Amino acid sequence: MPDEQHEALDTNESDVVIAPPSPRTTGRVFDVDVEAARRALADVERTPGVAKPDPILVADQITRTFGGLTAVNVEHLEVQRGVITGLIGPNGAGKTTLFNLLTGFDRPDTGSWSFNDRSLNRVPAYKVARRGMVRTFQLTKVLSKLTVIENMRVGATGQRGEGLFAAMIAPLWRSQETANTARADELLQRFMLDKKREDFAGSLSGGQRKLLEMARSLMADPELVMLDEPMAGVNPALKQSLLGHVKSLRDEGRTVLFVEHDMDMVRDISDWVVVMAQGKIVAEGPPEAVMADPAVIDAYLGAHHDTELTFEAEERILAEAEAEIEQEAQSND
Ligand SMILES: Nc1ncnc2c1ncn2[C@@H]1O[C@H](COP(=O)(O)OP(=O)(O)OP(=O)(O)O)[C@@H](O)[C@H]1O
Repeated sequence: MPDEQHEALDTNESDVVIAPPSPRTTGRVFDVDVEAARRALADVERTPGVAKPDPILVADQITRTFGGLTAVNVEHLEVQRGVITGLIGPNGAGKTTLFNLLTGFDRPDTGSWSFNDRSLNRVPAYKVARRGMVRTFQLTKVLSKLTVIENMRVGATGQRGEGLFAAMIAPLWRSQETANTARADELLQRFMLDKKREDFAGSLSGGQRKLLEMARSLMADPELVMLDEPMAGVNPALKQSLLGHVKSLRDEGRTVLFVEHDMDMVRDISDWVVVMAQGKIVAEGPPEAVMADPAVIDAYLGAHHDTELTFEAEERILAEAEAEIEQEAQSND
């Protein structure tokens, strides 16, 4: 999505994390044979909209127009359970809009879609998340004036403490709160943010905010995690760590769908890649095959937003990376 204005239309920050927590943060969470799920993709035809052996998400005839512009026009899309799927395409291809539609942050003009065989039509974002489908945002939605731990707890609605009856029974409410905090602390440790627990989120670097947003999305214990440009604005020092975290989501049996322009990341971690251009799915397949596909190369020609860095920009990024490494080193002392 090109600017803040569009992002502002998308959501309310408090909508981002909403499901009740579970004590699990590591180990296999969902009963998926990850290797079998990946192997099964080898027999899948490489055509746009192709059926998958075990789809967790299925979408049909999804369209969304803004004035005269058709931002999304997806005939059919299936996302395989238990694997990492990359969604790529040039700027303005409709990737973020499709994310918004599928997760209930925007409404399509036409179409239907289901998650775990249950329809999500007209289901609001917070309920989509409760069902186990959670997304992060291209421009991170961490709340700068709250501390890291407060960000983790934020928006935990639908919990026992909310009801009037439960509110009168404080111990019940407190046990929920204690479970939330315990889970948040485990996640902060896993994402190496535990030393930042009491810091304001506004003081974190871009990469640390991405980590916080990913950690926070796991408070909902989602089965499908949708990441919108997880590498955007992340300096090289944190990229490897982020990649490792995304892979660990798959190792737990979670399904991952991510939008990304960083082709190294796409090649490195995707089991399957879907390509969008001008609102449509134009190609699908394993990463190497897709990236060698002339239709994909055409879709990107002249439209890809990775431009050559100027000398000044490169110097600035390097300085930021060094400062961040320094900061990490000091906090580890
Ligand atoms: N709320 C909106 N109002 C008007 N036009 C919009 C809105 N949201 C998206 N668009 C337009 O829809 C098209 C698709 O945008 P979208 O952000 O989904 O693309 P994208 O593939 O995510 O791009 P990028 O890679 O740059 O993030 C673009 O032309 C964009 O300007």
